[in-house]
Amino acid sequence: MSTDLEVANVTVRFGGILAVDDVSLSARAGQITGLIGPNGAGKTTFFNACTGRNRPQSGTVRLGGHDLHGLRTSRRAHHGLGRTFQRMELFESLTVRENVRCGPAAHLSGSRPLGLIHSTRRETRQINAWAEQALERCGIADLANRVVGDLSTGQRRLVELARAIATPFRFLLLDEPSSGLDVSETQAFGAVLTDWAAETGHGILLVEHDMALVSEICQQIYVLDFGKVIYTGTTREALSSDLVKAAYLGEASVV
Ligand SMILES: Nc1ncnc2c1ncn2[C@@H]1O[C@H](COP(=O)(O)OP(=O)(O)OP(=O)(O)O)[C@@H](O)[C@H]1O
Repeated sequence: MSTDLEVANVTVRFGGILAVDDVSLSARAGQITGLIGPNGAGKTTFFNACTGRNRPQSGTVRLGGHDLHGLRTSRRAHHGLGRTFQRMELFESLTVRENVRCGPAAHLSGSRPLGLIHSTRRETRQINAWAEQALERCGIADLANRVVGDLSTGQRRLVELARAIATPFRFLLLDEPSSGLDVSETQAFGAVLTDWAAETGHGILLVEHDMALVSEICQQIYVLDFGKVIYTGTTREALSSDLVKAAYLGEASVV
């Protein structure tokens, strides 16, 4: 079964603030779907509603046909829903390889008591294989033994991505993953995402302010404004829409 992410009629309120207002979204397996919108539009809140970090007042979230309603974040992760955060959450004093291993280690052995302290031999072999594959895919195998605290922002972004794709997720929510990268780093980063989605058949929902990256790698775009979806369409259509320009892009053309 394909692992599309299907979200229907999700609403999240914080007291009097309507942060996400009846949002429905369908993100296909094997594709990269963009979720864009101005600051405060509700993008991160929407991600949190998908992963179970906050509790929507209404709505449903399904991954590959499974209803994730009411499940804790860790259970949603076990169903295959992974995410990264706007602010990188890396272990500064660990090496790149150790950071990357944390993703699959938590996924495989973390649910057992003491599992994170002691993995079985079989688990260790699997964790190592996934970590090495992800390091290669992200082009950072040569940095594997470096301490993360010594790396540049661009390298750290790749470590964060490698940890996410080393974990056997079937769908990734990426929150501004290219923030802090220069143009060539962003291009390389985009190529890793495109290849991962195409080769694994897994999906990505991408929150991103870098419109050059969005227009390069996303097939479909949802535009949020004041918590509401104001536009859905192909990337090309969205970027030429007057409504979207007015809400988000200003008058300047971005492509
Ligand atoms: N925990 C919270 N408590 C109260 N209000 C919140 C909370 N989290 C978010 N909000 C509010 O909800 C709205 C949406 O915020 P959110 O962070 O989801 O937007 P965003 O589109 O991700 O913005 P950005 O692009 O700046 O990250 C904003 O008005 C924000 O102030």
